[in-house]
Amino acid sequence: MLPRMAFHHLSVKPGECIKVKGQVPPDAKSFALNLGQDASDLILHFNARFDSLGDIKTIVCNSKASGDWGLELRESQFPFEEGEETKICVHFDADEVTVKINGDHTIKFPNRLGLDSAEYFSVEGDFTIKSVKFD
Ligand SMILES: C=CCO[C@@H]1O[C@H](CO)[C@@H](O[C@@H]2O[C@H](CO)[C@H](O)[C@H](OCc3cn(-c4n[nH]c(N)n4)nn3)[C@H]2O)[C@H](O)[C@H]1NC(C)=O
Repeated sequence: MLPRMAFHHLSVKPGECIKVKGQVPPDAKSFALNLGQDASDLILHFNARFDSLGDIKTIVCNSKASGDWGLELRESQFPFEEGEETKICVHFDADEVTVKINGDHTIKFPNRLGLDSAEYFSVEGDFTIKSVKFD
């Protein structure tokens, strides 16, 4: 599936924030954020599943190395609501990737690839992007 939006040739450094603001459609089934070197080498695939692949209101995180998925981690919290606006801030360091949602939910995921710079960021699926800021 083509991403809604994909940035290539970025140079996002540890500590810098990617701030995505958008709207979850009322009939959302699933959306995903991807951060890494390119689409096949991701330090974070963040997949919010409202009702997808047998998961209901579950965040599935994973990494991808040379096109191969790593071990999934499923989060207990699900701070998204269909039809609601949401702000997601992604930043990383050598050890982990941090996703902050609406300023009050934090999800961490290990930086398995040990990337110290990210060139690729994409948004897929049921998410209406209002703005993306790199700062
Ligand atoms: C139980 C049977 C085998 O396990 C299943 O195996 C599936 C295939 O690998 C797993 O789904 C993949 O999980 C990956 C993360 O580990 C990715 O989420 C992969 O989808 C990539 C993707 C998502 N999207 C996307 N998100 N939203 C939309 N519209 N598109 N586009 N590409 C999903 O197809 C799925 O998460 C996994 N389920 C479990 C419970 O382990």
